[in-house]
Amino acid sequence: MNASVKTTTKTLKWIMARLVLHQDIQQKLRKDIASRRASGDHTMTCGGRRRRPFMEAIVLEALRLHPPAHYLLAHTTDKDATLDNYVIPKGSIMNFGVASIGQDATLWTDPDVFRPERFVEREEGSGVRCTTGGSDSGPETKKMMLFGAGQRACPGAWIAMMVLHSFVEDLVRRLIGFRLLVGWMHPSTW
Ligand code: HEM
Repeated sequence: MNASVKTTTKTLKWIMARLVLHQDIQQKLRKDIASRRASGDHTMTCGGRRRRPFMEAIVLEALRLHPPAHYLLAHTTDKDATLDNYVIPKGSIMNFGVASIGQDATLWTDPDVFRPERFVEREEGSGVRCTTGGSDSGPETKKMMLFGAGQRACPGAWIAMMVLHSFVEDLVRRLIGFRLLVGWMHPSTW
């Protein structure tokens, strides 16, 4: 299967598994979806992601804990570089351990806990977006680089995020009683 489809479906599965395990968050999301739709907001556009901060937070938190790519593609340096006290000579092959960055206890409180609110409370997750390179890759986004950063960042990030919003919203709205799905969804059965 195409890698981009695989990473997106893998993430979808993790999000749904997390919603099964965290029924309180699932209920909160369900209410959020219902109130938005009651106010006539049915659109699923990329810009509309800003109107769904809780959904965005759930997707980001699932991606933080379960990144489909643990490393970025290998990069190389075209000149000598210094990072903290380390000198990285020109021509070095660089790998970025994005999975470890997302779970670094010096950056995130209780990194093992699934708590989407960290992305909506404007605290530690504030400023984290899915980058698509260019001007959208400020230093704060480096706290979580699941789609890479800078010019070679994933160009499909916005599509992936939109697809995830859309699928999760549809599944949560249509499937009642997620507990029944635990047997299928629970990570221990994968
Ligand atoms: C949750 C879903 C996805 C994740 C986590 C993800 C993550 C990544 C990562 C980490 C990279 C490497 C960036 C780097 O090394 O700096 C990448 C590259 C890439 N991704 Fe994605 N991706 C996802 C979905 C998609 C989708 C849906 C598409 C296409 C529609 C896509 C297309 C690409 C392409 C073409 C590249 C290579 C870019 C380049 O080398 O310049 N990805 N992705």
